[in-house]
Amino acid sequence: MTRHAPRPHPAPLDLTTAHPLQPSWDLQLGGLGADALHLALEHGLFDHLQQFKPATQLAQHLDWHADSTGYFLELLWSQGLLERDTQHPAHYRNRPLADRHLRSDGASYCGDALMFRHRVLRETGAQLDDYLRSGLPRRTPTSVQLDQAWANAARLQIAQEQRAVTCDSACALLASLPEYPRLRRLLDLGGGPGLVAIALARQLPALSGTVFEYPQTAAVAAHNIDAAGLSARLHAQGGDLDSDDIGCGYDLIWCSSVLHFVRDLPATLQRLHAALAPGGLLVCCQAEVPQARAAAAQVLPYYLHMRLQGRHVLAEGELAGQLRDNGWCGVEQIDGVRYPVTPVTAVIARKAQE
Ligand SMILES: C[S@@+](CC[C@H](N)C(=O)[O-])C[C@H]1O[C@@H](n2cnc3c(N)ncnc32)[C@H](O)[C@@H]1O
Repeated sequence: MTRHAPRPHPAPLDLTTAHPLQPSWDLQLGGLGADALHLALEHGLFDHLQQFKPATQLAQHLDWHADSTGYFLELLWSQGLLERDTQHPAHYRNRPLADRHLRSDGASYCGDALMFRHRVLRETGAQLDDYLRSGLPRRTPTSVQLDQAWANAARLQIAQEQRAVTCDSACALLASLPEYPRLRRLLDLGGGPGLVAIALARQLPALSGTVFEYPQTAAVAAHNIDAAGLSARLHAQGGDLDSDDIGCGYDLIWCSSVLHFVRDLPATLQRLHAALAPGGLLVCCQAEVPQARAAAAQVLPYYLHMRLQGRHVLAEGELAGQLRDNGWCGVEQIDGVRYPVTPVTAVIARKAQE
């Protein structure tokens, strides 16, 4: 008869502490949540949930399977998009954020922008293997192709994001600067649909200025300026920022998520300096790659696509450093500014008074 030695007790385990693999599982679960949101938007689900409804009623509207609809609604509730009424069977309706941003006639609908971002992120994931094997894409689009794509974006997703997010952040940021009440001439460089220039002109009655964009995109901005009744103070100028004249004598150059795309960053910064009036202000809002891991995790997935395409995405503090080294004064930096998809860094720099 063999005798077994008594087994040692297992090391004590805190059963409620997450397993080290939990961050990997969370990444995978996030992907399914994104698919669910995309599908809900594609089918206009939030348009049907202004009032509490049971899954059976929604399933009838959308011609879906009733039980599956129940599980789907419960998932969206768990993700913070829907409210649940605990009667049996459960009834669901939009939470205020869904009513405002996800219902197609909501005040700040962002559904197309969210679906666009979803597609780009998924495509980037699908192409990652190719990028790793072959590096940068071999074909670069012509400026006409770029203009066409940006004009489409300006009509839809950029307009939705400017209305829902960017205009408020831009106005609040600029209003916090001492120069704000004295601003008279604005250049909204690469302003897309021009809604930031329009919002600023509404806040500052003495402000006039230019939205500079690729020609077809400038036409979208011109249409919006006209519709806002601001054609006497704002105009849209078509051109290529890399090669065409951007004007001069500006008190403020607002430059949001544009420097990623310029051919020669130092040369562009010099041209911006020359375009400002003495004492004029450059305000650049764009993502930089943070040093801290948690902040980087918010920025890097979104900008991976751009970096893989060879665009500039600067390191934290890099733009402010370049401006300080090249004759700009009063350079300030504000990190974590609220912006579409990921927070950005605002860099504020001044041209010296003569
Ligand atoms: C990411 S969008 C940003 C739009 C807007 N500033 C905002 O933050 O909502 C970049 C914009 O820069 C414009 N852009 C990029 N390169 C340009 C160039 N070389 N000339 C003119 N516009 C350009 C694009 O047309 C596009 O509208």
